[in-house]
Formats: sequence, C-alpha cells, structure tokens
Amino acid sequence: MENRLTIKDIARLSGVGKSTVSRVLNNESGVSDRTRERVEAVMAQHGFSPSRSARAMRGQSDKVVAIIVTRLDSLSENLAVQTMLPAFYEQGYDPIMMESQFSPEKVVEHLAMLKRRNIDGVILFGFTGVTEAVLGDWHSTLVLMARDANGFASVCYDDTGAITQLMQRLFELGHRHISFLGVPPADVTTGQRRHDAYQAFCKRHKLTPVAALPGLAMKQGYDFASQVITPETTALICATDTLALGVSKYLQEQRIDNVQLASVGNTPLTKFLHPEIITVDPGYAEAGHRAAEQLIAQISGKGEPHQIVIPAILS
Ligand SMILES: O=P(O)(O)OC[C@H]1O[C@H](O[C@H]2O[C@H](CO)[C@@H](O)[C@H](O)[C@H]2O)[C@H](O)[C@@H](O)[C@@H]1O
Repeated sequence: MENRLTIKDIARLSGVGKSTVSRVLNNESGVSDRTRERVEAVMAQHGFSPSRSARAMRGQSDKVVAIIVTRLDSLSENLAVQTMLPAFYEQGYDPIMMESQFSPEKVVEHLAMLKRRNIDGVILFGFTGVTEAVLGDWHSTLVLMARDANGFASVCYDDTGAITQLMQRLFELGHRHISFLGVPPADVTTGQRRHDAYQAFCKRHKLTPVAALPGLAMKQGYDFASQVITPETTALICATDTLALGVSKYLQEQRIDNVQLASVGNTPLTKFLHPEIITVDPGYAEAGHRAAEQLIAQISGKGEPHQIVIPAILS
C-alpha cells in the first residue's frame, strides 16, 4: 500500500504527541502499555509504513542488524563498534544501536522486540547474567562480545594474558611493589579474571599483593587510588584505562610522580592524555571487525557459530 500518512498523522489519530509515536516505533520506555497498543492499532489500521530509517528500526524491509552495547559511554565498546559499522555498511546492512545497562532483563526485552521485528542478526556485548537462557534461540544469528556461551558465536578478550603481560613488563623494569586496582569478581572477565591473573603473578614471583576492586567508573579510580598506593608502591596496574584516568587525576592532585601506572585498554584518550601510562591493547578494534564478519557469515549461511579469542598486545 502507498504510504501517505506521516508520524504526525498517526500522532493525531492516536491522540498522542509525535514523540510518543516515535517512542513506540523505537520500542523505547516511557510509554504505557495502553498507549503503545493504541498507537500500534492505529498504525496497523492505516497500514502505516514509516520512513526508511524507522523501517530499518522495525526490521520490515531492509537488511538490519542490531548492536546491543552495555553502555553508550564505554570507550572500549565504542572502539569495537567503530570497526563493526563499516563492515555492516559495506554489505548493505543498516545497524541499529541499543543499550542494556548491564541488565539481563533489558537484554531479554530487546531480543524479544528484535525477534518480533524480524531483524537479521544481533551483536550483543555480554556480561554476567547473560546466560544461554537469556540468549534463547538466537544461536544462528547472534554474536556475543567479551563473553562466551555454549552454542553461540563469541569474540572474547584475553583478560589473563593482558594482565600477565603488564605484570611481566613492570617486573622486568625492576618493580617489586606493584598494586592493583580493579573491578569486583562478580564481573567474571574484567573483574575476576584480571584480578586472578594479578594474584597468580604475585604468587609466582613472591610479591605481596595490594589490591582494591571498586568498579568500572573513572571516579572509583580517583576515589580508591589512596587505598592501593602505600609508601612502598612503585607501580600500579589498573584493570581498565578508565580507572587509570581516575587514578591519574589523584596522582596529579597529590603531586605523586614516582608511581608507574599501567592499564588494560590502550584507548586513544589515554594515549593522548597520558602517554606515560604503560598499556596493553586487548584488541577492541579487531574484535569489532571480526564480530561483524562472523555475524554476516552466519546470516548468509556461510559460517557456523564458533569462539574467537583476540590476543592482547603490549603497547
Ligand atoms: O571503561 P571502558 O572503556 O568501558 O572499559 C571497561 C571494560 O569494558 C568491557 O568490559 C565490560 O563490558 C563487557 C561487555 O562489553 C562485559 O562483558 C564486562 O563484564 C565488563 O567489565 C571490556 O570488555 C573490557 O575490556 C574493558 O576493560
């Protein structure tokens, strides 16, 4: 049917504002079930077909893939997304972005909506709580980032290798009092694995571990730096670049210039602001590109789900 109605018409016929119609089309929160049903009914009644981009959101006609990040402000996830997008565009896919905010419930909700919209495939940045049950029957058209799951394709980082390489470098530079600032062990990869690797290195080399595991936020790096910097400390490993940026501010304010910082990330922001920090690159850019290629291969029936591990490289 020729599409003559606009979003404005649908809004008028449904007795709501244009922004509400847009929220319904994009499956955003902030719309009651009743209103959503009314708007959807009006759209169905008039055979409403929105613009191309909105159609892409609805998976109705274009080749569409969804990328579900955990946080829109994550430096590391952005680096991976930056290399996914060109790979999808090149093959004629329209990517749409969504955010899970580390909530398994939101993932379930997003996947259900994407299934209803008949989307071609999904790249999902995984986290603790994203189990096989949450992933449901997406085996052939989903690629999981940073986590693995039985029967699903995944692109993972070498968390243990990243920390071990940093520890080895610091050890070779003569450091024997190396502290660690990380993420709680409930976070299996960035948290538990990176901390375990630090502990294991300390044990092998008879170093005394000094660690705090506050979380992923930059402010936590700033707030907890004082807990891990003792009078003996000569080096501090941060589990992420973001934590290291927080620590840097603390060191600057306290005029401490004899602690060597090291971190996992090698992000452009860290390299630009603090080239003195020793970093290890987990391979976010490569991971993004490989994930997009893997998903496209699966969608077109040319690839089976399998696990890819990206090696970490000391900068
Ligand atoms: O501060 P960021 O730039 O966001 O980097 C912090 C870490 O982010 C990623 O780990 C977190 O998100 C993962 C999903 O992308 C999730 O699986 C993990 O549990 C979270 O900690 C990234 O994988 C890490 O390499 C970054 O260090």
